[in-house]
Amino acid sequence: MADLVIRDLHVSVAGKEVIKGLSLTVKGGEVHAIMGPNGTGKTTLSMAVAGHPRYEITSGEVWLGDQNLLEMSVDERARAGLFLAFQYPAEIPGVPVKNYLRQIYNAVKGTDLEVFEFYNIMMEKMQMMKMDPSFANRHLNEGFSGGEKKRHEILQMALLEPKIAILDETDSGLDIDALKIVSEGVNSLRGPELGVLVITHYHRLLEYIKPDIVHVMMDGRIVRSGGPELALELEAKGYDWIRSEVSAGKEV
Ligand SMILES: Nc1ncnc2c1ncn2[C@@H]1O[C@H](COP(=O)(O)OP(=O)(O)OP(=O)(O)O)[C@@H](O)[C@H]1O
Repeated sequence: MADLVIRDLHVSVAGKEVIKGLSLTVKGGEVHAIMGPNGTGKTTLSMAVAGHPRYEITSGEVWLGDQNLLEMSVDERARAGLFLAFQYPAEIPGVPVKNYLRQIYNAVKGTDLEVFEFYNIMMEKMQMMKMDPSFANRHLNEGFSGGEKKRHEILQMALLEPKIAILDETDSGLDIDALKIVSEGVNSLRGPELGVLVITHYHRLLEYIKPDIVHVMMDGRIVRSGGPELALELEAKGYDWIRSEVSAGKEV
């Protein structure tokens, strides 16, 4: 178990400050949700924590347990137990899913499993995600439907067994059945060893993946935190009331 601790983080993208002093702690075993208007910096936060070079961290700290993530490469962060499920997973034509999964598994776990050794591990997780075995032979994200892409992201999470998983809009593009399958996949991985940070626009996902804490992000900061009822309130009332309270100096 390892907590993700973000302290007073500032991040710039293309010369513009997007994250403006964000602090957040996700403890092992907890599920946190971040909701917030478009363009408020949610993806920037997840990319910066994962170590994408386009996102420049100008100040602040990010720790995974006792490991200082900001001093680590992207690969080292993954080996330390950080996992990011992308909002828009990239297509890599020519790379079969089974090869890709075996490579990332070996890289993150520090193993050197051969094809036949990895096959059963992969198939067990694919069954959990209700994926057809032929999926393993397809090329990475090439021609995948939105739902298949997201299912594949959670399949990676199941294989890599991270300590902290950040799921960036994993619900976008999913039909109701796929949403349930993806959520069941995440729920089956929940436990004291895993902390999850779910980024979403909709309360619907949080009916399936029940969060312990919901945060509202606005203009690059967390401006409000509460229980699952906060997500319902946002769904019913939108963001303007929080915006008004924040500009009146009421941050909770
Ligand atoms: N590569 C980039 N170049 C320029 N601006 C960028 C880049 N990436 C992000 N931004 C800007 O940073 C801000 C935050 O974007 P980000 O994608 O983090 O928001 P978000 O909260 O995830 O939005 P959404 O809810 O629409 O997914 C936006 O104004 C966006 O235009």
